[in-house]
Amino acid sequence: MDMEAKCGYCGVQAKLKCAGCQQTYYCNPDHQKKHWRAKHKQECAKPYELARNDEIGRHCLANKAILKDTVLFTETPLVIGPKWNLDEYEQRSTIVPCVGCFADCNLGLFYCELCRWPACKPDCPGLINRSLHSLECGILRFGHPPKPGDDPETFFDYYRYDALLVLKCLAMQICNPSSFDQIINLESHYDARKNTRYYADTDERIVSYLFRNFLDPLQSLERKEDKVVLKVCDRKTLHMISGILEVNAMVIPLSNGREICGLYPLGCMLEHNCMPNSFYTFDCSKGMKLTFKAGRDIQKGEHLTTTYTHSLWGTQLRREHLKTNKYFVCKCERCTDPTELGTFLSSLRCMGVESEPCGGFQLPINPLSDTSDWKCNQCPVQVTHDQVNFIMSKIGEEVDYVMGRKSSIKEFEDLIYKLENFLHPNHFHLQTLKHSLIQMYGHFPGHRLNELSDAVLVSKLQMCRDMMSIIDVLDPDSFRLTLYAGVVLLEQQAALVELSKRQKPSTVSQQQYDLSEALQCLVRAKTILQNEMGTIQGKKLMEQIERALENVGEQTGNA
Ligand SMILES: C[S@@+](CC[C@H](N)C(=O)[O-])C[C@H]1O[C@@H](n2cnc3c(N)ncnc32)[C@H](O)[C@@H]1O
Repeated sequence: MDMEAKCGYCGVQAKLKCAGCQQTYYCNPDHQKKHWRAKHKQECAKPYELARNDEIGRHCLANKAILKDTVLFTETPLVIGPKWNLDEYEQRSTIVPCVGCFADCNLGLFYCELCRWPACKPDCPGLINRSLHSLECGILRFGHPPKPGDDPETFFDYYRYDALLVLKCLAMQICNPSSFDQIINLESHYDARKNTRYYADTDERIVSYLFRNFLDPLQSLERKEDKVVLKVCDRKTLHMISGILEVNAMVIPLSNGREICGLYPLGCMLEHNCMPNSFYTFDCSKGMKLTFKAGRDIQKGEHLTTTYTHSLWGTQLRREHLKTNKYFVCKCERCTDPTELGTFLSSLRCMGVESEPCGGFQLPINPLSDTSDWKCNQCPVQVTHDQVNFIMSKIGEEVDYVMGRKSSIKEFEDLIYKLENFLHPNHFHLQTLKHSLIQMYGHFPGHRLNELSDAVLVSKLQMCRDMMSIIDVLDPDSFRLTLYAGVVLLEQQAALVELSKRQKPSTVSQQQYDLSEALQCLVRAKTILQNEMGTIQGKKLMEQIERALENVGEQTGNA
């Protein structure tokens, strides 16, 4: 997990950065010159440039045509640390990330001997790594950690992992002032955040906490000894850093299943689009190196785009998330289209006049307005946005409840049956439930594949095919919804294999369930999962796909 740069020419530790690409380091100017002549002249010719406009701020512009799968850039993070946005459950977990290496460890077992923050073992190498725990350890030593036997609440209150990354960013000014300057110059939306609930939460949970426990004692020592350790250390700066993390931090999935966050100076310059043209992966074995690639062919002059939100949320939910957490309104092609590119992912069934459904669907009149009323695509009925919001929040609660419990297949079937009266069959809430249901059919006790009725198997297959049709519209180049699609394709194949087994020999001549479709599903899943091989979920899914391929191969005689 060494994040220190190596000379692009000779491989030793290096600090001098190429001013062109900002990616390659050198140990001395002579090696930079030699590398330029030998190789870097070609590499350094970036296919994009940094631009700025009033609407988006800084962004990346393609300065030549870029082919699908081209590596746009790779970069190491300025800083990494535990997730800054923990939910209430995560804030009170006794399994916490080691401050040295982020491995899971138990609160109260081993500690960093200097600051007494939890570690996986007392001699974890990350504890003395300058880019990892050493960054903040000296400041954390000012705290007074709880002792064994203290009320468990005092542990949760003292070890606030969501404040750690903010502190790490602040501490960068001690060991790496130029990286600190880069961080502090990222967009924080400080003014827009100021009157939000997030600002109030941050003020209590992070800013006051850090001052109370660590920064006030540090500053009083600074005054006593007439010495300055942290030149910049005030509440506004901590709020700015919190805003910078909210707007720019990227979530890095580790191979142990845990998620951490990192700031990537170039990676965070890509603007948002709900139908982006680029995607990224992390290499956790190489200092959390980020690689951005073109997800499709990109024309000269196009902006390089990524997505800051969930692709399978409906337009209102995506736009709400972007407005609340990223402080802008999205006006992309998908957001502008009331049908969401013909998927009807957010559409409601029209209840018609006097509860006589007309068979049409309600769509927002102006999807770019938060207060737009909705109208039917078949009859004159309109509903207000308040009515839509009310229905959607009730449905959202029911879906969250059932998804949280994942208790029984019947519960899912009943809710889907009920919601199909109100929502378009493609509605994202139904897709969420169906994505879980296809994984329950065939896997839950009493519902193994060979135990499912023909009708249930046919319904599983249909759900998978429908889901793939939606995915093909929302991710036509298969680079974003890859894990999601991989699961659907695996389940589609499982249903096909079981149905084809049950097919009577007399019907073979007019085969309905053809193993070649099962094989196509697996081959496609294997291809689209290539970019997920850095994640534990991707690897596990690939193993299942390989096993299924062997099985289908044996049955078709292609083993
Ligand atoms: C991760 S930063 C991107 C870099 C930023 N533009 C800058 O100048 O530092 C995200 C911010 O960029 C802006 N942004 C990104 N995508 C946008 C879009 N599609 N429309 C408008 N603003 C966008 C918003 O201000 C958002 O909060």
